[in-house]
Amino acid sequence: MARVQAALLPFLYPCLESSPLHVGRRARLLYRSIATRRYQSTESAIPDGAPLDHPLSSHLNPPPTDYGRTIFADKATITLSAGSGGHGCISFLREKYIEAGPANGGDGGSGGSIYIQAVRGETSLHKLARRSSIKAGRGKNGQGKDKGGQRGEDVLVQVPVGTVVREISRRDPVAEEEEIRMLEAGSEKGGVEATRGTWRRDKWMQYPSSTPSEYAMANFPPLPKPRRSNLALSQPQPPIDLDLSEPMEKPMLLAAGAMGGLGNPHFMTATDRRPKFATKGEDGLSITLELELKLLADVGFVGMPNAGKSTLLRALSRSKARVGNWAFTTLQPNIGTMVLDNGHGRAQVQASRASGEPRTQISIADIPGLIPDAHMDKGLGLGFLRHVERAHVLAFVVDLSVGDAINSLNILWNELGEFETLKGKETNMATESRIVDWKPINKSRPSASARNGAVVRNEDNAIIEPSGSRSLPDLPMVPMSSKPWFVVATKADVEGTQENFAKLQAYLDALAKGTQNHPSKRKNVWKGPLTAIPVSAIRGEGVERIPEWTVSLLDD
Ligand SMILES: Nc1nc2c(ncn2[C@@H]2O[C@H](COP(=O)(O)OP(=O)(O)OP(=O)(O)O)[C@@H](O)[C@H]2O)c(=O)[nH]1
Ligand SMILES: [Mg+2]
Repeated sequence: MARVQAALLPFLYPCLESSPLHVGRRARLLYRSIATRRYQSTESAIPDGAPLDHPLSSHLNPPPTDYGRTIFADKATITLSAGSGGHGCISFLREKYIEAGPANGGDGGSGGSIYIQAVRGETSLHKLARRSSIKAGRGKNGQGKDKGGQRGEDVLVQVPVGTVVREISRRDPVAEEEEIRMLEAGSEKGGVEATRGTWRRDKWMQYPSSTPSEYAMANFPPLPKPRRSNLALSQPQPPIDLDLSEPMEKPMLLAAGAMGGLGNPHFMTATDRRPKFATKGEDGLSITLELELKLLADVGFVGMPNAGKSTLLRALSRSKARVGNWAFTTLQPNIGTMVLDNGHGRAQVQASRASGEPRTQISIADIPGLIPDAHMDKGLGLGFLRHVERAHVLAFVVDLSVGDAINSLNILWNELGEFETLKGKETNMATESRIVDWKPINKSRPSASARNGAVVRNEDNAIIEPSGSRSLPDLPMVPMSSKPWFVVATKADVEGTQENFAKLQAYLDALAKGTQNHPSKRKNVWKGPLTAIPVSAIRGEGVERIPEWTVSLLDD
């Protein structure tokens, strides 16, 4: 019977043969070869009439135990701490015939900085999710003979493209110190002067052999102002809110390392050539960030549980997504990649991305199924929709073998509508809470113009060009209803699905003509050509139309 079904497929669904699809010439050429090679090779390998569980068809009809488990996390909360500065050194020149040499302690090295970079290739935040904090290296202490301490090691945090970074809290010891000083300056006259002569364990280094009485007697100079490294000017303006939707060529600075302490030569005076103190390094800035990954796939599958999404993903790519004949087989998003090659492993450069880059592959996101009332947290809820929220094209995967396909499509659109509504509410709430809560504590931060890329002259007259502080443009968020979409009608090999498919196609035609209300019940819906592509994913039949159609929609 399977043989009969397989043979009947083009006849059952004539649109497979005489294509009413308005696929661009480019797209048609592009996929012709791969479609024939990749899918028909599987097909021809399976003898006609073979049962679906034939060993050769196991890639598309695998047992539930045959799947590649990918570790996936789409959220992480992490505290990033820039390195603290090394301490200044207290040392004195020792040379033959020089009895009591002058101070020659080196400054402490500055701490390591923390950078972030969005890269292609990373697909999950699990590496960050299992760490609660990341610290950059501490600067080394200064040494004798005026040797400065080594810089601390920088840390580069690589995240997948599509990560949204939001700041939860930050602790900036330099800003805190500056604030204390300003308060003191406000409350007491000469507040800064009041710090003269005071010993602060957290700020001053004492000569190791100093006795407690020497501590008490020592005439400490005013504590030097807390210092920030020049790099700090390139830090993004707090609160950090980044949308890393493009791969970044260069890493972006998040937290600059703290400055090292001053060696004892800084405190030499005309009367005291041998000061027995140096300062400690500053503590590093630490920022707690919430990272959220919104997969940036080209196509997002939306469908009910058990519709055949994962099987379809397997048919289109080399994905080893789990397939099982029960609802919620997929519990985490799967990403598959369709390689657009010419059949000989060479890239067929016929499609291009918006950036002009040639498109050599199409990424697909397969997410857990949606059930009616998923927005009321039924099933696995709507949370996973954020992974298809940014897909350029939505593919509604509808099972022809169970119930009315039009009804299934309407349920899916309804849930998408609810997701949009919830998201709108969330955005409003987040904006409100930001407006009320955020109070910059660091009044002596560089001005906004300085941070926005202007050339800045700091106290030491060094010219700093903050190259890393590029402001990232917000990703234009297209509402789901305005995205190009199409329907993949799966399980077309099952008997009696023909009528269901015909009704679905008629419904889509009516939608395209405007004689039917759009299932999203929204205005500004996408007005492109609508189609349903009948496929039998389990047999790899009809699936070659999907990349063709997708490329034409992506090129739109
Ligand atoms: N006859 C037939 N069965 C199919 C086809 N595609 C998938 N199936 C079967 O349908 C069942 C569900 O397939 P899955 O790919 O796991 O479905 P899913 O949509 O990913 O399900 P969830 O992950 O639970 O949402 C499996 O038993 C598949 O073998 C098809 O084209 N024809
Ligand atoms: Mg699945």
